[in-house]
Amino acid sequence: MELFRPINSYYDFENIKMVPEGDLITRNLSDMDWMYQDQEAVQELLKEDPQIYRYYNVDIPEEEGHLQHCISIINPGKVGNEYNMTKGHFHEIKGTAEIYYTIQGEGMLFMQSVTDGEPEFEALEMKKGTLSYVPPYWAHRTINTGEEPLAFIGIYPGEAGHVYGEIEAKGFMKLLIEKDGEPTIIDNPNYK
Ligand SMILES: O=P(O)(O)OC[C@H]1O[C@H](O)[C@H](O)[C@@H](O)[C@@H]1O
Repeated sequence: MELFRPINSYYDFENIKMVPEGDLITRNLSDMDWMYQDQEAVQELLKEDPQIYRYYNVDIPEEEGHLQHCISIINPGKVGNEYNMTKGHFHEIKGTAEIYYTIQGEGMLFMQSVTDGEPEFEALEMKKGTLSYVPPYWAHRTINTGEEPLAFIGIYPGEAGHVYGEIEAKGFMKLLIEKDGEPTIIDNPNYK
């Protein structure tokens, strides 16, 4: 058996990054432009194609027994009146959970159940110090509602895997928009 060696990673609060970077994945607006409702705003912003979020994955085997972990950073901003958000996904092995620990900024964690029954929805606030539990069978998306980057640590089972297709096609049943200066949850008019 090949022994995996213990490792440390650090969050650099000043430069808003993980050190060492590990496997860094960046998502610009063009990677998820169809997920926002206001397509006029999307077209305007695409001229600059801003980075919406990035995540630094510690390089861990995707195997049972290991704990995958990463630091995600969602830049502040909006597309139309919708806040910057992650694409969202559920785990390939749906019965696996995830923990988020917010280290900087503020936002919301959207979750939608992925059982055989009718999907259910839940939302939790995220702010520095919040420890959030995403139980098994919940798709998850994170959203930055603040003025600074929203940074959080995610920890989940090595074998969990990511599935995007369904959420890429249908979105979540709710949207988070700015209304009268406040983050407001509304029904997604395009959710089928
Ligand atoms: O995978 P996305 O929906 O694009 O979200 C980006 C990342 O966010 C979180 O930090 C999760 O822990 C990661 O597993 C995920 O990949």
